[in-house]
Amino acid sequence: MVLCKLRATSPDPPETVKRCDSARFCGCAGPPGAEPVSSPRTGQHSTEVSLPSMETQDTSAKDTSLNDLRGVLVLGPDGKQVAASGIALQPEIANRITSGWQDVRRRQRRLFSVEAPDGDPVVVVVLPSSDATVFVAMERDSRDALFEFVGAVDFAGDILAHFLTNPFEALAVVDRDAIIRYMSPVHERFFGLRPGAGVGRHTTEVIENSRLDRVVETGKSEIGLLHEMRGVTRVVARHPIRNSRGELVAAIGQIMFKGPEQLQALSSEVSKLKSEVAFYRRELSDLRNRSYGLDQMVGDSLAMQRLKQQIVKVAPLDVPVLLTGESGTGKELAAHAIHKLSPRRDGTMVMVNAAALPATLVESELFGYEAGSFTGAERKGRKGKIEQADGGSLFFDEVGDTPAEVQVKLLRVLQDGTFQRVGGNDLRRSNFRLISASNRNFEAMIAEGTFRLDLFYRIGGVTIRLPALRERLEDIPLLADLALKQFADRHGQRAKKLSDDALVLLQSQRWPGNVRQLMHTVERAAIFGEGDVIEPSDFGIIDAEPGDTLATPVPQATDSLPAPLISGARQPMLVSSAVEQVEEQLIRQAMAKFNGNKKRVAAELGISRSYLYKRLAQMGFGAEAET
Ligand SMILES: Nc1ncnc2c1ncn2[C@@H]1O[C@H](COP(=O)(O)OP(=O)(O)OP(=O)(O)O)[C@@H](O)[C@H]1O
Repeated sequence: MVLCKLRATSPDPPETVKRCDSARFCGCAGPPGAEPVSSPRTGQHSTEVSLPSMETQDTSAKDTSLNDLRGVLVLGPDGKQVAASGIALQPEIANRITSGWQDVRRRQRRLFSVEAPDGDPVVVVVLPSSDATVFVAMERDSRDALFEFVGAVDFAGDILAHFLTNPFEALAVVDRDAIIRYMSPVHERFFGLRPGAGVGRHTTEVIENSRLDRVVETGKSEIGLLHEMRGVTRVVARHPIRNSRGELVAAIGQIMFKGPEQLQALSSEVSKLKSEVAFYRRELSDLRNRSYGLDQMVGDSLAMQRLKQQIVKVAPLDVPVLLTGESGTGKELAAHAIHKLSPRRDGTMVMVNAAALPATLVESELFGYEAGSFTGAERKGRKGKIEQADGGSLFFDEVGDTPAEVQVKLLRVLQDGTFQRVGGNDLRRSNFRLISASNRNFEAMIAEGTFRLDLFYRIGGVTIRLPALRERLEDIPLLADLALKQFADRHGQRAKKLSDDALVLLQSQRWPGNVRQLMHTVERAAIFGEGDVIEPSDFGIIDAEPGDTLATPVPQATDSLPAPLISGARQPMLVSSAVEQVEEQLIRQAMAKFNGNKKRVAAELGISRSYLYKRLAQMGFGAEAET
């Protein structure tokens, strides 16, 4: 870019607009022999202006085309046009610039746009001085952000001025030769320079440790680098600037942050926010787990503690789990906990109950079916549970009730993950984790040939047995409280309490239906009991016929425990002593069975060892060494 100097001394009437014919004329309309002028920013020589170079209209074809797009208009102090070049020679454009200026000068604007006769915007830069006002006009030749910006934003000049003078983002501009063309005032002050004193000098002479010369050479941005200047460190960004033809024409350097400390503060703020996000993520995941995680499994007896430990260990491993245990012991609850504590927790847990389905439907329910494979089938076919569980877990309840022909297919999908829909030939895949449950005796079924041994091995990668409620009677208070609370929540009532006698009564039962039966029994008492505290009589024991007890014991082949003495009792006041007797009887039997090994006795009876010691002392057993 060549700087051209012009002086407008004798304003002529508009009709005698002069053309510049200087050999190196910039395209301005000043008369030949114009005197040098200074920058309007410094304002030191009021009559001087610096203009972008433009050639006269009668030079090369290239220059002519430039003059079709640019021009200069000079107005005298009286507002009359005294000189023009390029597009400003067109009276219509010159008039529009003149009247546009009347409007924007009130608002002290230096930049505005007018419309050319062809409809394109013409951006006008105003260079005022005391005895002339010079307008540099540029018509856009293509879609250009600057033209769009100036055309659309009538305070564009203010925004550009802000960028150029913003004290927080000191700016330096160099040209292709790394010569400084602009420095923002704050930058000049920082280097102790008079306004404009750095302009025209090589960047490395003016700006300590400058790398703008490198950027203009390499064309590569440098962002967020530290820059030492005059004993302080700043974080800076340097960018190469290209023209519309992609040629490197300049580079700008800008302060991003006052110093690394500011960046450091920002980065610690980001780290703080990141750790907060991580915290809330964990909380969310805990909340999700809680909705079906271990917290739902009430009980802190030894047996429950052991069960929870097993679940926590097994859950993260992608192995099939078989949950065994009597009905109502919480197998489904345990399956949910395993899923929620596994890496598949964000996938779904699909449930299927082989015993609840007619044998004819088990296969299609599990594997799905293709369109029109049987009467009543959905037209488009349907995904089976195995397909639905892809990416998640499949809870296969009552797996022991799986029909023989389905067992073969189940075995295959467990072996290689492939299966076919009913009525289809395509081999499909599903990646699921199997959690199955059953209260059946697999040993017997395998011996009878009703359950495949190979399938048993596949489903039972890990087998977890859920303890019967009678093995953990000390959990009954917590479970009963839970039942009362759930009942109260469901019905919007205040939760009732159980009296001590009522608790003792509950703990004396055998609960063949386990937790489910206990929960129902407690709920029933909450419904029929009159007061806020549930008493033994609220369970209906007194009026019950013999055999119609609170929790009828179920004879079991492996279970040699005697039926509780209070079964069918008609004397509620004797309950507590009856419980004591039963307890002593059980403890004696277990002590005999395990040769006095208290650890095993406590485990067998589902009571803590400290409680066992206490009871043994009351029963007159000597303080024997712990076995
Ligand atoms: N440890 C426990 N804490 C709280 N509620 C429990 C617990 N164990 C079981 N329950 C409750 O008892 C009822 C039966 O539990 P679940 O259905 O999980 O048992 P299950 O062993 O799968 O029974 P089934 O073999 O009959 O299907 C449910 O209402 C369940 O919420």
